[in-house]
Amino acid sequence: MNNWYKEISEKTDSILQQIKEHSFIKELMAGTLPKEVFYFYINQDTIYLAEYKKVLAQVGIMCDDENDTQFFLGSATGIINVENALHQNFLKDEMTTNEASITCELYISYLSRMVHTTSLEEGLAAVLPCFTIYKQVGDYILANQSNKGENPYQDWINTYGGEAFANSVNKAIEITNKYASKASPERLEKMNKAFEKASKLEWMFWDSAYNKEAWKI
Ligand SMILES: Cc1ncc(C[n+]2csc(CCO)c2C)c(N)n1
Repeated sequence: MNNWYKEISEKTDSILQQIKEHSFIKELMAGTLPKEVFYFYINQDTIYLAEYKKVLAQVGIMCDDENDTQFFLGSATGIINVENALHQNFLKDEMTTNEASITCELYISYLSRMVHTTSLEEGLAAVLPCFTIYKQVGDYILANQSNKGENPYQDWINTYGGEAFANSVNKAIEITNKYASKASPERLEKMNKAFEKASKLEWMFWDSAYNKEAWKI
């Protein structure tokens, strides 16, 4: 399998399309997303990123090529620098809870289980949608918005659209493809499942913010 990512992104394209059509993304693009919904999202995303950086570090130390290790450890550090700054910018004093929503809990627990108890290839496949979906969504919004000067969420949009982020996403794809090229058909099938599930969890993450998801009890 030489271009595993190309195949799996075609197979899961309907999830990406549903993300682009989600009201959260539509309203983010229009700049009309209610502030409290965006704050809910950023608040949960701060909780998510605190765990995700550990997940990336774990994937990094499992890679046998030191360049790959460096890439994932660098990405984990990048989260601390870039994404935290973005969050501080938007969140100010509005961080209202330290408790993960059901979906946030599910997503970070799933990723943590994948990187700690399955193979490196499955771990790579599970963490990849976080990179690729944000890239696709960032580019989609940049290409289709007509309000660049006045969208209150422009800094968020600019972080995920454009060149700098593209390089990092391409590197993550390249590394995952490299390990996939040596994987057995059974392992590839498990990678496909992991990529698909994490993609669905990306949709659910936005959906849960849009609905300000609360614990049932
Ligand atoms: C739920 C959720 N999924 C993906 C990202 C985007 N993201 C988080 S860390 C990282 C890699 C290094 O920057 C990327 C692309 C997010 N913020 N929140």
